[in-house]
Amino acid sequence: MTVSPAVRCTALRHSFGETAAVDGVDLEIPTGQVFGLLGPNGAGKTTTIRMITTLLPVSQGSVEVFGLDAGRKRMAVRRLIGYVPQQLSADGTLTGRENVTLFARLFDVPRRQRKERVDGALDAVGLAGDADRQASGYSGGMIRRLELAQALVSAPRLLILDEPTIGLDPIARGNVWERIEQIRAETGMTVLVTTHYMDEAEQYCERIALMHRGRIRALGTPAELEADLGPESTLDDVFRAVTGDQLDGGGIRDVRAARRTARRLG
Ligand SMILES: Nc1ncnc2c1ncn2[C@@H]1O[C@H](COP(=O)(O)OP(=O)(O)OP(=O)(O)O)[C@@H](O)[C@H]1O
Repeated sequence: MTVSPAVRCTALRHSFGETAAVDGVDLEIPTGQVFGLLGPNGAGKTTTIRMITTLLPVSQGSVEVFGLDAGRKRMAVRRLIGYVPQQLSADGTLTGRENVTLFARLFDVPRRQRKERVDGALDAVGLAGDADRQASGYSGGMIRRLELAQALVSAPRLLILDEPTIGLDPIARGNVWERIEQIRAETGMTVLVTTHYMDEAEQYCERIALMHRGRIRALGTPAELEADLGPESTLDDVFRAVTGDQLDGGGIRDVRAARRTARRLG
């Protein structure tokens, strides 16, 4: 019997009016991998992810999650997925524990298991000691880890993170990734992550896909992609070659993300 991959996209397309946001994506993510989806702003990463999470209907092509058709079995697929969107989803007026408990209830974690699962998720992201503080007093990195705990409380088999480290300082970024790696090692969870940071992709993703204008332009391990371009090439060089030098370093988005955090929690 063949084992289904965590994600399989076949000839996937989605247009917004005239804009072909996703323009024929074929992608397979084996179970248990940390997979990075990279690309400049507007490449189609979020639209792809929203179809995988079933938040956007699959109109053309297909998406399978652990062998389940995301177009037809939306609820079953949702039960397998934990999703941390770009937009912040933690409520600053609640404590960390209350935020995670809310998600446990939303995801129908059985009442008898709730406390244990909430404690486990908070512990996994290193927030057990701060769990009873109001989230408005958390740093940006702690908020991101809280959102990770919210996504983990339903014990998903596939964790999808849309730019989990944007707007964070290097130490907080490292902390988030350490937690992701640890959780993956302990649970065997598959992790699909988008990021603008090449250094993070290189260090933490086993395989990456570079997306540009709705299509996947390069796919492989960071080392394979670098070797394909030539000796001494970096992932930055690969990105530039693929996108025609559209690397923006995330500067403007960093500011936007930081402002969003401030607005929501302040
Ligand atoms: N709801 C929408 N309505 C209209 N156009 C949209 C919508 N969402 C995305 N688009 C367009 O689709 C294209 C792909 O956007 P998408 O958000 O998927 O890219 P992305 O790679 O996630 O970019 P970013 O890194 O900025 O999040 C862009 O041209 C964008 O303007």
